[in-house]
Amino acid sequence: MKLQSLVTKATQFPKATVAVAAAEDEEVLKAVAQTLQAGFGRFILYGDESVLSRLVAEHVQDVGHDAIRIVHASTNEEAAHMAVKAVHEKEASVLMKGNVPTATILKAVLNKEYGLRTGRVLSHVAVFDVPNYERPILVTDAAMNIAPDLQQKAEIIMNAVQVAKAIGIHTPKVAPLAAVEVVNPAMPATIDAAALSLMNQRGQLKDCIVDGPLALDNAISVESAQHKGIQSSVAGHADILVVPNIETGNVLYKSLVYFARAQVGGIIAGAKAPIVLTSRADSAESKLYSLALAICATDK
Ligand SMILES: CCCC(=O)SCCNC(=O)CCNC(=O)[C@H](O)C(C)(C)COP(=O)(O)OP(=O)(O)OC[C@H]1O[C@@H](n2cnc3c(N)ncnc32)[C@H](O)[C@@H]1OP(=O)(O)O
Repeated sequence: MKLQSLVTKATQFPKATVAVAAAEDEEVLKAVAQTLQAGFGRFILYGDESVLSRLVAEHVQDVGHDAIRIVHASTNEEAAHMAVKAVHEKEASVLMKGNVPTATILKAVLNKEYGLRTGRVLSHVAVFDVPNYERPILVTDAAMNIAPDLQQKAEIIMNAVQVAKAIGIHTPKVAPLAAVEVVNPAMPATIDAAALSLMNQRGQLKDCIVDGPLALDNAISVESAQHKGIQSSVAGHADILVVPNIETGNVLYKSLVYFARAQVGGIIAGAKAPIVLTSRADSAESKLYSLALAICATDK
């Protein structure tokens, strides 16, 4: 499913209320305007009231009276906490990161009193439309878990499988990435990848096919996999790329956006409610796609 088609799909759900933490940002407000136009959301914007009023007047036209509410917050931290609390108290059903550092909003999300924890691992899932590549590619985790251990990687895979299923990929092929496609005890990512594959074979990771370690080229290119003689149902056909750590994921994410001009939508999965989480520098389109993904990903 292409990201643009998620926008159409999102309009088939009841309208969601989105709490945006630190919404004072042009790209965020453009995405708000596009979402209102598409007709699948209404917004509570947290941040500096006077700045927000001006930006809303500039970027959002013909708004219905219940479409946008502005709530003043003096700092990024306050905006993050208020937006998370609004979701916790069910005033909103989706949380969105605005112009605030990722760690600030995630710390609020993990707050024990009013955060959005579920007891599961929370993780970031990004869906990419890469020009000249025939299908969407999911990358996890480029934004939340810094150096996941084996159990965390297993839960990261389960979150990504849920998202894949929600966008129509029913038994996703999962490639735990490493630098090589053989197990090398000096490279811990290869050992985790092999263990995740065995966990899948033994039924510990369901509804997907996991096989690794794979390097990026042989995960996504049939020619590369054939050239190296790799016998694997995932090689060349991966739907989900599981990166070994946040640095690899973040570099892959930004390489796809900046070098390959890919479109992206990204959310945190595994929380009480979906959380739209893109890079602050990402375009309004990618924020719109992330909002649509958040709405569609709640369709279990
Ligand atoms: C992709 C585009 C966007 C970007 O470019 S994002 C840029 C890069 N990303 C970041 O900077 C964020 C990276 N992550 C972090 O900074 C931190 O891991 C994060 C999420 C802020 C949490 O840090 P801290 O607050 O220091 O948390 P901590 O490790 O001390 O743990 C505190 C409690 O929270 C829990 N926790 C942490 N991560 C979790 C997770 N993924 N899922 C579920 N629970 C989680 C942790 O178990 C701990 O719980 P408890 O207090 O022991 O009950």
